[in-house]
Amino acid sequence: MTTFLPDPALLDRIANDLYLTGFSIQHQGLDPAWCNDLLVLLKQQTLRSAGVGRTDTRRNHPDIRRDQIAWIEPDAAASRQWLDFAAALQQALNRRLFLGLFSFESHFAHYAPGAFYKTHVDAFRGESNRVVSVVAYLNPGWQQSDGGSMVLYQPDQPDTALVEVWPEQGTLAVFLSEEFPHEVKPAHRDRYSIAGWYRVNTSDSNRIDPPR
Ligand SMILES: O=C(O)CCC(=O)C(=O)O
Ligand SMILES: [Fe+2]
Repeated sequence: MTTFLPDPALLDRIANDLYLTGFSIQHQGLDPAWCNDLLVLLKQQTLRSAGVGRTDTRRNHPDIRRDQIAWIEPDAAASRQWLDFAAALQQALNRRLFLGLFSFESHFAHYAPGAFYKTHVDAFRGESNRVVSVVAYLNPGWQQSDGGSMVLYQPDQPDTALVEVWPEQGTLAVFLSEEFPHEVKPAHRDRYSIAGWYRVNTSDSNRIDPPR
């Protein structure tokens, strides 16, 4: 497999957008050959219904989300490269924005036709330590008529759409986890992606957080 080094200009654009607006959408952000490797790897995974809520109160909520997920481990070349890319972005964001991002976790996701994820935020203000969300899309030849867009809503105004992102292969969406409500609309075809989160370290003497 060819190695694709993260483009410093791409990392710069993302950091700059986050600074200015709190989100960044990069079309053709990821190399197509690498996306195809990630797609092959995704399809080899044993996927499980995703849960909702913090670890201790996590439940399946098919009314809220219908995606199937598998957590990403550095056990294949394509996934190691994804984690390397995430580490490079983490370093760029910390250098440029002093965010103090401390750890990264991510999962593959498959939304079968009709599957959705209702409007939510990835972190609850003051409670969670997810700070920045990253979504990478793996689907070649996605048409807007296929549906399946992710809609980002204005902070504190979950009725006002800011931007609609189609899950075309190579597109990367990065946004502040606590600020932006977002949803995944149902698609007419299988929709493959990676969702990841950077956390800050909020450990105190009573608990170790993040847990992994
Ligand atoms: O797949 C997407 O577009 C977003 C997924 C998402 O919001 C999540 O997993 O929290
Ligand atoms: Fe989300």
